[in-house]
Amino acid sequence: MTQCYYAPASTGNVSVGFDLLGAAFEPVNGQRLGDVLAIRGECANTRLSLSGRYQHQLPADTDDNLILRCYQLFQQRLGKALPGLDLHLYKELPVGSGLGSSACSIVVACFAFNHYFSEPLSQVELLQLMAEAEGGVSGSVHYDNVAPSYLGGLQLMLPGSERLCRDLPWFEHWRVVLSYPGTTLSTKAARAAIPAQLPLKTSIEFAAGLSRFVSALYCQDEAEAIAALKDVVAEPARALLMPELPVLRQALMELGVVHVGISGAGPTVFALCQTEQVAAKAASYLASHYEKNQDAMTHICRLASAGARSVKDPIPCS
Ligand SMILES: Nc1ncnc2c1ncn2[C@@H]1O[C@H](COP(=O)(O)OP(=O)(O)O)[C@@H](O)[C@H]1O
Ligand SMILES: N[C@@H](CCOP(=O)(O)O)C(=O)O
Repeated sequence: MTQCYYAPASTGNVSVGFDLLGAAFEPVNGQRLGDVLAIRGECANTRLSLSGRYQHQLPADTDDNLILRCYQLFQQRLGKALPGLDLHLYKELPVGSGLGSSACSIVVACFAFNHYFSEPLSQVELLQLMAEAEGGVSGSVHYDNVAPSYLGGLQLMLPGSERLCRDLPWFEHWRVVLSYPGTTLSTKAARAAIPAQLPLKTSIEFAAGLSRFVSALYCQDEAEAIAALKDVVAEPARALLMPELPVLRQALMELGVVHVGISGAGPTVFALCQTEQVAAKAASYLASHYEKNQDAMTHICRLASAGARSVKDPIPCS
């Protein structure tokens, strides 16, 4: 019997937490925004078929698909060969978009294999495997997409801790408009733009911004949390890759948006709104001023409290 699994889109960094903060999001209209993997049964040799809105952005050769890479890694981690699987990926997240597309496929695959084979890996072991697979794509291990896509919510990474990450509070009424223009930006290339070293002043500003944001979330001090949202690491370094951002920001703030940032490595932008009304205006503005082609999409989202999971319906809405 076919078993289907889903993992949601994610926004890495959330402006103040380069590589350390990430959030899973879902459209408020009930659509899915993420990949679905179906395990259709067992067969002699593992095979993968593809469909979905962004299937055309994937490597032509399915041997290069991360889903199959994850199955190899999963078997290596268990130290034994597993049966061949008949797999189908519904690719609903655009690649190189800043929405954690590679992480989403990695998460849904690792979660599915672990569930299908009766959970041989613990949550922490599975998260480590996901981060290792993501590091193979982006050039360095970072958890800020895989952790929220796997676990849901807003996740703070805890390097050096056995926990790996922790769920943070959020503001229930916050809406985030995610707008993808339809063009791609390679995460690896965008990471190469970040300086290897930061001046002490910037390091202190970064630590201060992240601490201020996290403490404001715990205190539920909304004004303080919004005031803390300033990207001093990725956005200055990636300004040339996102030349439209200043103009978009000015127009969106005039509409009542309280913060505009880069989702992951871009080019998706995220606009933080305190009301549905402002979110609707921001979405309409971005759809007409930032979308560039038929691959583009704009969604009004809320935090997705659930991460990767089994689903009954294999056909995602997008
Ligand atoms: N299932 C998959 N989902 C997304 N990317 C994949 C998948 N399989 C292989 N890839 C490759 O992984 C790379 C992902 O690029 P990247 O810039 O990291 O995307 P993103 O930032 O959206 O995660 C691309 O070269 C893409 O072709
Ligand atoms: N912290 C990473 C996040 C990359 O996210 P993606 O969705 O663009 O892959 C970074 O900023 O490089």
